[in-house]
Amino acid sequence: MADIIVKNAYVMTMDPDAGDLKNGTVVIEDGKITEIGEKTSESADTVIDAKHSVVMPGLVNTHTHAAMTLFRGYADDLQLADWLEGHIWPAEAKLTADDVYKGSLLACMEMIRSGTTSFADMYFYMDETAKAVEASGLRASLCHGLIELWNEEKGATDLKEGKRFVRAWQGAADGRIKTMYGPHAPNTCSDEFLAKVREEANRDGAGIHIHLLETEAELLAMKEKYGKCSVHLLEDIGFLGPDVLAAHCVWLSDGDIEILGKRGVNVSHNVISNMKLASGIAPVHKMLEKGVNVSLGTDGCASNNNLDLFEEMKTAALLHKVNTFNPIALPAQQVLQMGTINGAKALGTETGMLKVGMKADLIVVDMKKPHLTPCFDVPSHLVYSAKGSDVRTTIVNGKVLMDDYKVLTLDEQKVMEEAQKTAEELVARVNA
Ligand SMILES: O=c1[nH]cnc2c1ncn2[C@@H]1O[C@H](CO)[C@@H](O)[C@H]1O
Ligand SMILES: [Zn+2]
Repeated sequence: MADIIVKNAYVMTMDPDAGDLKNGTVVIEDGKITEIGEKTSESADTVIDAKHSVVMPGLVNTHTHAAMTLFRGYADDLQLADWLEGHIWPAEAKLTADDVYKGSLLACMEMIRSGTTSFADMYFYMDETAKAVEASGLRASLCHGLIELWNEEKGATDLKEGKRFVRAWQGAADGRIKTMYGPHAPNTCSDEFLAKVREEANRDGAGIHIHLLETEAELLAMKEKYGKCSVHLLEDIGFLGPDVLAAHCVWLSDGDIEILGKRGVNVSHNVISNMKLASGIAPVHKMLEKGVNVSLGTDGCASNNNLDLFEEMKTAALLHKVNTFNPIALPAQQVLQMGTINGAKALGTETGMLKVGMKADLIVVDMKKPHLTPCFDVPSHLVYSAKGSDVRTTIVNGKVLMDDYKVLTLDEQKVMEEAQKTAEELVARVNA
């Protein structure tokens, strides 16, 4: 007997060999997809009737700072340097482990509700984020942020904590948690420190998550300090590879794109954060042309201000159309690939597609809504009309986390109340 059957659904597999099924069934057993077809002869404990709904792979958020939900709307409409150094970092200095737990739980709740089934996170007190991931049922690739700032002692302390975290949580929560190293950025960490991080990551077989060329200020600072940009510096110290996840990648030259493509680096495109902080427009179409694996991220809630990847998909599609004066740029199907397959590849998880043998991370999107009526083309609706709040069921690793709009793994009212209280107390400490 199977564990879960999702029936009567429009099945959008994202599998290029299989295509979509207009009225299909997905069978799940032991955390994996065991059957996809028109009908099944199996029976299961849980049968989900997905009439008027689409079942698709869960979305993958490849760059966020989950606990920054606590700073949602806290410091808006500012320059990045002022935002980070004048507001966010002083506030983060007052963060406690418990704050990070409460903020991470809120983020997990929001992600389950909006159809995100896995995410990559870089922050502090990461044991707490890992505990929230464990409790929520989501999948995540987590790292402790290493901000050396040319201070040898801070670098050593951060790296030690990063290593402890990598080793403590690798493969935890039934394999749902992976760990990475998280050097913050090439303009906040020295070249020697970055080389050291690369060595440690090799030793532990862990990947690396980094911010890369988010702003023009980073590009100029790197040119002045090293006489070359961040990508060339990382290339010269042997840092780049298919286990690197680089967030933003806005200020890339054509040569940089060649290097990222050649090294198999995974890019997280954070279109809304880049627009809100006016960082610039990442050359996404050029990266895709050169075969770079471009996925989608929200960044933290202080620069977005939510974790809804449906918004991210729509905004990415629209921005790159107007930026290239080409309405054919980034069509719906390609944006969906970025949000699913490419994200799964970036995190190295066996997800991102509905295919027999893959891990069962999938969502059911309710299409019986005024803003989704009529429906001629499902991928187009998912990108241009649907919202995270249209997701009615979320399944990760073969476990139902939300069933017909009810989150089963966390107490929603309690999570919101505690996050609200925690955020208010934190801001009071910052202003004291
Ligand atoms: O867009 C961004 N650019 C640079 N840093 C960021 C951004 N968003 C969050 N952080 C910062 O990265 C650190 C994570 O360890 C945190 O200090 C967080 O505030
Ligand atoms: Zn970030």
